[in-house]
Parts: sequence; C-alpha cells; structure tokens
Amino acid sequence: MILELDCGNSLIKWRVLQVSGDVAAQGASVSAVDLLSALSGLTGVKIERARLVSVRSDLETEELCSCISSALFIDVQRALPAPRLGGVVNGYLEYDRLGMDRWLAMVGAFQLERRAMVVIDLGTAVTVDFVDAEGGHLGGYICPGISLLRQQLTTHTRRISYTAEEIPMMQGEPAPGRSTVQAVERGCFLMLRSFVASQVLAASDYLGADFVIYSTGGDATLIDDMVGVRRVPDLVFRGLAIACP
Ligand SMILES: Nc1ncnc2c1ncn2[C@@H]1O[C@H](COP(=O)(O)OP(=O)(O)O)[C@@H](O)[C@H]1O
Ligand SMILES: CC(C)(COP(=O)(O)O)[C@@H](O)C(=O)NCCC(=O)O
Ligand SMILES: [K+]
Repeated sequence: MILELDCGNSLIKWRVLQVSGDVAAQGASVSAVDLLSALSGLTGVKIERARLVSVRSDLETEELCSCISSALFIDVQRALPAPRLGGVVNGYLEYDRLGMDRWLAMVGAFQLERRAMVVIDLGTAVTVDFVDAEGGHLGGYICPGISLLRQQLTTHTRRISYTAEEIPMMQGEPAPGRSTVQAVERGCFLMLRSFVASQVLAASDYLGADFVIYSTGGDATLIDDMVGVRRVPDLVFRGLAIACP
C-alpha cells in the first residue's frame, strides 16, 4: 500500500491507497506525532512506500520525511518543482517558486479533462490558478483563507473576540450580522466568495468562454453552491501520483 501525504501550512492531509487504487484510510493530522499515531491505529494496513508534497520549509519537510521513513521503515518520495508535468506548463518566471500544492492541483485537474480551467484551493491561503486548454499555466492569485481573515481581526482589534464554538452556522446566512461573531463571520465569508466570484468573472478574459472551475482544500465547501464550481477534494493527491508514480 502507498501512503500519500499533502503537507499544507495548517494540516497534513494523508491517505493510504490499496494496490487497486482504492482508498483504505485517510485523515488530516496537525503534526508528525499525530500522523504516526493515527497510522498506528489502522488495522489491515501494510504501507510499503510513501509519496509526499509539502509547502513547508525545506528543513521541516526533510524532518517530516525522515521521521516517517524511520518510523515506518519505508522510502518517502518527495514531489519536486518542474517546468512541466502531465501536460501542464508551469507559468512562473521562476518555476521552482510556485507552491507545490498549487502545481499538483493543476496537474491533477488537467488529467480529469484537458480543458481550460480555473483551480481554486481554499486552505490556509486561498489560491486561484488559470490554465488554458493547451495546459499553459497563466499564473494566479494568493490571498488569505477564511481562518487568516478572521484571525487578523481578532488579533488586531480590541473588541473582536469569540470562541471557535460560536463559528458554525454563522456563515451561510447572508443577512447583516446582529452580533460580533455574525458580523465578522459573514463579512469574511462574503469577502472570500466575492474574491472567488471576481476571479471566475475575469476567467473568460484569459481563457475564453469554455472553461471548467475546480475547487479543493479544507474550506472548499464554502463555495460549493457557487455556479459552475466542481469540488474535487483529492486534486493535490491526483497530481502527486503523476509527480511520484
Ligand atoms: N482541525 C483543523 N485544524 C486546522 N484547520 C482546520 C481544521 N479543520 C478544518 N480546518 C480548516 O481547514 C483549513 C485548512 O485547509 P487545508 O486545505 O488543510 O489547508 P493547508 O493545505 O493550508 O494546510 C483551515 O484554514 C481551517 O479553516
Ligand atoms: C500559497 C501557499 C502559501 C498556499 O499554501 P496552503 O494554503 O495550501 O498551505 C503555498 O502554495 C506556497 O507557499 N506557495 C509558494 C509561493 C507561491 O506559490 O508563489
Ligand atoms: K493546500
């Protein structure tokens, strides 16, 4: 079985693939210790190798790889930047500066359908990338994700503070907030969705009328109801399998 790891700035997403390609187990862990303890609790799972993508620092990523490698007695293959992969051409002036999660999400998405596309990843950061029908990456945008938006307010104001338990149910409702938690949660939610809507609107300028919109990442459900958005939770893992076959 293969262990796949997507190390973002907030969470380590992981899954175990059977030889058939079916998912045997999956989860999200906050640390290597947490990851190894989740894996040790699995029954009937025999991991033979691992492939990993990381947007963490090189030092942190190397430590993570060697920690997993020595705990599970396996090789950990790491996805590395490339100027082109899976029909997609990296659009950055310095290709190795493009976030590997953005890159693999685009590569994974392009295998689903070789069409022009907008790839939106809603994690710690929200990223939007444009790829034309020939696989040319036109570049993209990076802005703070929903957790960072709310954190900026709670950190830099005197009177905005509320607990995580107050957050659920505050976002879906568009009406003006009548409490601090409502006002902030709905404000950040609308800000994020307006950003996405503006990108989708601009996409036809870059890609023409025919393009597909993919979403992924921990907060992708925030835009589930937006017209044309197709959520594919494992886009990064799909690209990872191309990068580390
Ligand atoms: N247990 C959790 N810890 C941290 N973030 C969580 C958790 N559960 C859900 N989230 C949400 O998921 C987001 C992280 O999404 P993810 O795609 O994993 O980001 P990243 O790739 O940057 O680590 C957070 O910004 C937060 O809003
Ligand atoms: C933009 C990101 C911070 C997104 O990371 P995430 O929110 O998935 O943790 C990451 O892709 C990154 O560090 N990129 C390098 C900078 C760039 O892509 O230009
Ligand atoms: K990510």
